[in-house]
Amino acid sequence: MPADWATLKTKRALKDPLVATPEPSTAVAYSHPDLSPSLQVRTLPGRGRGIVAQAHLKPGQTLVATAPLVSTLDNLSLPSRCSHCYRSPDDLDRGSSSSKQLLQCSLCHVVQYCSPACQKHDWPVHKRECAALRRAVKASGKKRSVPDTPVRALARLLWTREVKGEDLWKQVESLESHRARLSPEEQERFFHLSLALAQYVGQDTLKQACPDAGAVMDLCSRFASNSFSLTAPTDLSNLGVSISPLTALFNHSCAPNAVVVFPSFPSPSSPRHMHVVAIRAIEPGQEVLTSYVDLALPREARRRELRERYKFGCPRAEDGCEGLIPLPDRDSTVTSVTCPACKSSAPYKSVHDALDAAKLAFADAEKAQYTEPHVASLHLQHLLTSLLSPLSSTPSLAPSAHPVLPALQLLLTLQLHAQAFPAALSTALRASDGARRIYGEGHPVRALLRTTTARLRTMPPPLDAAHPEAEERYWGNVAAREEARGELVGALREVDVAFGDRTATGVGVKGGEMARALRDLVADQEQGIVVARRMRAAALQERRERRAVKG
Ligand SMILES: C[S@@+](CC[C@H](N)C(=O)[O-])C[C@H]1O[C@@H](n2cnc3c(N)ncnc32)[C@H](O)[C@@H]1O
Repeated sequence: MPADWATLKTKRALKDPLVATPEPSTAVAYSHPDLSPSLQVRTLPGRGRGIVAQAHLKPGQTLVATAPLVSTLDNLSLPSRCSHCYRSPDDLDRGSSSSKQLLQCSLCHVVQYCSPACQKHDWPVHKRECAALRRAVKASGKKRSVPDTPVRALARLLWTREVKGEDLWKQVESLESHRARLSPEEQERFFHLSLALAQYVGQDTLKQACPDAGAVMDLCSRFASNSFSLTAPTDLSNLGVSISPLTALFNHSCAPNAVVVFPSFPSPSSPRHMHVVAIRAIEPGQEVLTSYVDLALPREARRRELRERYKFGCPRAEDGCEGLIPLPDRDSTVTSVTCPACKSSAPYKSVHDALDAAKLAFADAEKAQYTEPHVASLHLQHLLTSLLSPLSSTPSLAPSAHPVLPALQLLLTLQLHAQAFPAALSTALRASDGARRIYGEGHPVRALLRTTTARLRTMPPPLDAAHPEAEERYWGNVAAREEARGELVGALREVDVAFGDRTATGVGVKGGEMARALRDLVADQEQGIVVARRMRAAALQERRERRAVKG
């Protein structure tokens, strides 16, 4: 059965893809306290403004550290995280001896805080949000009636304008709007969004920022093509949405040389938790590019998202979009596809059919993950068996193929939640293999999977009362301890690149929260090595003494 099919990425993905600015560009007068002199805002032919390097930038260098204008937890995270620093009770417990709890706002009963300091800092905006949430509950008659995430995010932006003033709004209005190019579906979607927004914040607040319907459409369009996913620094899980006009100046590439990350949780004293980090060397004059889309998606899906949401065509579509094995479009007359890596061919239809079936199975698993995680795991295991097994009737896919990689990632999350660590290790190894083929070294997704694999590898075997010696053997094994330490140090190297050399305050730990946890684990392993050596020396001594007694 042929291997490495279809939408897989090849090693070509790792070749340097950087586009030197193709045509002359012009510097734009732009000032922002968080824009360093090593970066310049320029207008670039065919892409509006963008950011160009003015100095040699190194992988792992933090290029921007800024506080988003607004961040909002999504509806799923709202009940379980602090609305100011986004920590969960588990994040608060880490490194503390007592168990911490979130405190609910006693007025709206929707928003939670981890401390009076976080609550106090959020109050100027939450005061308005709190009243709106209470109005929403009253109007709907339901105890919990929380508007959708985009409505709440835009509302917070409008209230932040009221609190911080017109200068902030100028930054928002400088963002690119694609109002004139919206599809009828988008127009309808944004129309409903603006109605919900007006109802939530009140006509007066909306009108002060957006005097007419066109301005409201602009706001919705700017939000759609300039907002970012807010992610957890500990595991990159999606927490909500952030808006930063500065970070929105970076243009897109499917082979990015920089990434947008949140290496640490913000705090009232260090709010600059959104960072742009170089993951490759960037030379003066080269554009700094981040990726707007999930790089693990097939080319077709990425092109669609760029076209529909960001309103531009992928200039690399013709050559297979850097590193993808080109799968012909569905209306193509091609009858078979050939893998450029292994040169084997398969009927084109069977490849597409296999992918379609897998996508449906993956969507089912995604739906079931919160309500029936066990069922979701079973769906995923079945899907992976059918797509990865060389004995199955469908073409075998590489672990980097879509939806194999996201299926592996979701299965890994479920197995970690269920504390099924040995199974999680085998899934993590396969997912790491897939991620390595897609993401360049130092990409956060790859760094996270490597970290997870290293952490799982260092876990002791499950306690087994019938074989207590297994645990002792584990702790006394110097070579295994040293190997585990090596794994952790390797992961730490990638994490240090992915999350940058600066913390939110501009000083301190490289690589953010994830690196801090890894450094603790490395220190544990080092202690473990000392103990293991002592155990080995003691065992040798005991053996010698026994031999001497016998002799
Ligand atoms: C987040 S903004 C980036 C900054 C934007 N160029 C500006 O002038 O404000 C996203 C928009 O920039 C443009 N853009 C970003 N990357 C591009 C690319 N690779 N090619 C063409 N246009 C791009 C698209 O119009 C997209 O909707």
